[in-house]
Order: sequence, then C-alpha cells, then structure tokens
Amino acid sequence: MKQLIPFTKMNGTGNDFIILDHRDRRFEDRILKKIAKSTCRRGLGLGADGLLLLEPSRTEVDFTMRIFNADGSEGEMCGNGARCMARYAYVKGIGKEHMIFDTLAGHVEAKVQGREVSIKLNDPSVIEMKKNIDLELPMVWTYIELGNPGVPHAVVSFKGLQDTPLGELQALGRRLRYHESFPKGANINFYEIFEDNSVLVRTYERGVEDITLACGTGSASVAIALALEGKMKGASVQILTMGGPLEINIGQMVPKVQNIYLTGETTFVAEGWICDEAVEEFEERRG
Ligand SMILES: N[C@H](CCC[C@H](N)C(=O)O)C(=O)O
Repeated sequence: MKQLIPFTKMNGTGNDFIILDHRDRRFEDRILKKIAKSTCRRGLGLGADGLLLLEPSRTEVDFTMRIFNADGSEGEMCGNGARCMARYAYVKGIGKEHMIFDTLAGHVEAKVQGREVSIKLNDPSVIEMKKNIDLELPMVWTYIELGNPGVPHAVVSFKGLQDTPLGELQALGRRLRYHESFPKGANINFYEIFEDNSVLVRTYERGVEDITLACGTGSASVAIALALEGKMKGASVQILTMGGPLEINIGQMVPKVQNIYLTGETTFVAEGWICDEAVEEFEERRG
C-alpha cells in the first residue's frame, strides 16, 4: 500500500467534496478523472459528490479551482464546492479572508467568516424563461447558466415537493437531465415556495446522477428565476435544502441580473491519505 496524496473531506450544506492540493499538478487530467471516479464512489471509495482541485492560477488571482463530478466529468463551477474551497484555502494559509479564484466559468470572489462562507457567483450568461418541457409533462422550466461557459441549470416548479418520495424526484430528474433541450445536459432543480422568501429546493445533479443534499449554483438559479417572475420579496431568499439553509442575495436586477451572492455553512469532515489501491490504474505525471 502506498499513500498517494493527502486529502481533505468537506461539505458545504451537505454537498460533499474531496479536496486535493494540486498546486504541483502532478496528475494528468486522465488520472484526475480516475481519482474522482474511484474516490467519490460511496461504499468502495471515500464517497463524495465531487473532487475539488486547488491548482496554481494562470492569471493574477489567488488560485484556480477545478471540479470533477463523481462520474469523472469536469464541471464548469460548483457553488458549494467554491465555498468549501475558500474555507480550505483560508485554513491552509493559501488565501486570505477575502480571496478571488478562477474557475472554468470565470472568477469567484469569496469571504470567509468562521464556518460561514459567502461567494459572489458568476453572472448569468444564459436565461431562457418558462419553456415547455414536452407534451407529456405539465411542467415548464427556466434554463439558466451562471458564468461563461456556465453550469447548466433547469428550474422547475414542483407542487408537493416536501412530501414527494426522493425516488420519484430522482427518476424524473434523470429523465429531464438528458432532455434534448439541454445540449450539455443540465442539473434539474425542483422547487416549491414554502413561505415568504423561503423556498424548498431539491436538485438532481448532472455528473453525480442523483439528488444531492444541496446545490449552490442550483439554489441561485431558482432565486434568479423567482426574482425575474416577481415572486421574491426583497433581494434575499432563504433556500431550504436537505443539508440545511443557504442564502441567496441578488444585488442587481436591472438592466440585467448580476452580483449574486451565495452564503452558508461549511464543515471540515476528515483529513488523511488516499491510497494507491483505491485508484484504478493510477500513475503520476512524468518529468
Ligand atoms: N453542486 C454544485 C454544482 C455542481 C455542478 C455539477 N453537478 C455539474 O453540472 O457539472 C453547486 O453547488 O453549485
């Protein structure tokens, strides 16, 4: 057995991640995909929704964050992942309380205040309001991408969400996620307004291929859709996820939606070593 690489496991409101300090960029993308798939797998691996990598920045900012989903696909951005990454960087002395980092979707600004981390999300690059899903389903979706290229999100109103068995949502999410309207697939966010400015959200995540306990960019997409429909009172909304509450604040609506903040708690779960036996066909970058 060989100790391969130190890891930190964290969760942001129940969205859980394995974090690797990959500033030495010792693994090629092909291997990173394998590490993500093997270690995120529950039961046989550590178990997580995704693998987060802290890499050197190619620009002026503090560092770069990359996200590989549990199935090995690379995502553009991850809101809860970014909150965990910011806290990790702060605790490890890599970033200050206020930091800026790169993602495929664009720059993310973060503010760490104890366990609570607030991030400024990427501005939306695509908003398509209220399209029909298909003739069979009496549902409409709003499609939103945060960042450019952005994480794809469909927002779907769902009556009786709280009492709907997760298996049912999972089956519907899986079906919609591959819908032809979404060329790069989509995360499917089901929501129900709970009470004034409090919204229940359940997200079927692309790349995890399951309902996760919370999704940051998904929760923000729900808030944006509600704000555009005039269903939000004020600039802030509380999103009730299965992992706990998230707060979304929309700083500007006119002439376009921007300055969107995501705030919530982060938790350090464990630290240790990933062992070579856990990763199929592992190999390090040569030279
Ligand atoms: N859970 C993440 C989104 C991950 C995106 C991923 N599922 C993908 O579509 O590649 C969040 O908090 O924003």
